[in-house]
Amino acid sequence: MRDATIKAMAGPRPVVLSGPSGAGKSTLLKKLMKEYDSVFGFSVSHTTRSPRPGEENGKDYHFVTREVMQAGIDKGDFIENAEFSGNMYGTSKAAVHDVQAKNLICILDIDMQGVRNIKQTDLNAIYISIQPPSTEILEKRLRDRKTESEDSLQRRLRAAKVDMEFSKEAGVFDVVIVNDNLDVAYGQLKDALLEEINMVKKTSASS
Ligand SMILES: Nc1ncnc2c1ncn2[C@@H]1O[C@H](COP(=O)(O)OP(=O)(O)OP(=O)(O)O)[C@@H](O)[C@H]1O
Ligand SMILES: Nc1nc2c(ncn2[C@@H]2O[C@H](COP(=O)(O)O)[C@@H](O)[C@H]2O)c(=O)[nH]1
Repeated sequence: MRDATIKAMAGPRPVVLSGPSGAGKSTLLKKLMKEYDSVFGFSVSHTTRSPRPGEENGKDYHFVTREVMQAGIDKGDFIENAEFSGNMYGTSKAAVHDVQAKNLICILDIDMQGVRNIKQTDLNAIYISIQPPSTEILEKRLRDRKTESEDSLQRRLRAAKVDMEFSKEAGVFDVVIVNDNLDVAYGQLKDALLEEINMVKKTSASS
C-alpha cells in the first residue's frame, strides 16, 4: 500500500478519469467543471512537457523541469508518477489535498500507470475510463488537435492500443464510456457521478 496521508482528508470520493490521449477526457471534465463548478475541483498534475497554446501554469498543469519533478518525487511529495510519451507526469499530495480541503469532488486525469498506482492507495476513487469509438477516430482527433509532433503522436497511438485493452480488464474501471457523440458521452458521465454530485450539493446546502 502506498502512502496513505491523503486518507485523513476523507470527503467525497475522488474521480479518476483515464483513457487514451485524445479520447476526450479534458473535453468532458471541462464540461463537468463548468456545469458543476461548486461540486468538482481539478487535481492539477505536474508535468515536464511544454505548455500548449492556451494552457496555464498552475491551472492545467504545474509545468516543471525533470530535476524539479524528480526532487519532489524523491521527497515523497507525489501520490503517483509516470513516464508517458517521453515526459514525466505526476499527482502531488498537495494537488489532491487542496481540492479535498474545499470539500469538492477531486477529479484526476491520469494515464493507466497512474490508475494502477492510485488503486494501491487509500483514495477510494471512482474509476472511469473514457475510450474513443475506434483507433482511426482517435488518430483523427489527435491530428486535428494539432498539439503533437509526429513522434509524439505515434507514441500516443501506441500507448492507446495498450490502454484500450487495459479498459477491458475486469474489475479495473467502474464505468467505461465510449466518447463518440460528445453529448451522449457527457450524459453518461453525469449519470455515473449523479450520486456523488447530489451528496456534495446536499452537504453544501446544509452547511
Ligand atoms: N465526442 C467528440 N467528438 C469529436 N471530437 C471530440 C470529441 N471529444 C473530444 N473531441 C476532440 O478531440 C480532441 C481530443 O480531446 P481531448 O483533448 O479532450 O482528449 P484527452 O483525452 O484529454 O487527451 P490528452 O490525454 O492528450 O489530454 C480535442 O480536439 C477535442 O475537441
Ligand atoms: N499518471 C499520470 N498521468 C497523467 C497525469 N497528468 C496527466 N496524465 C496523463 O498523461 C497523458 C498525456 O497528457 P497530455 O496533457 O500531455 O496530453 C494523458 O493520458 C493524461 O491522462 C498525472 O499526474 N499522472
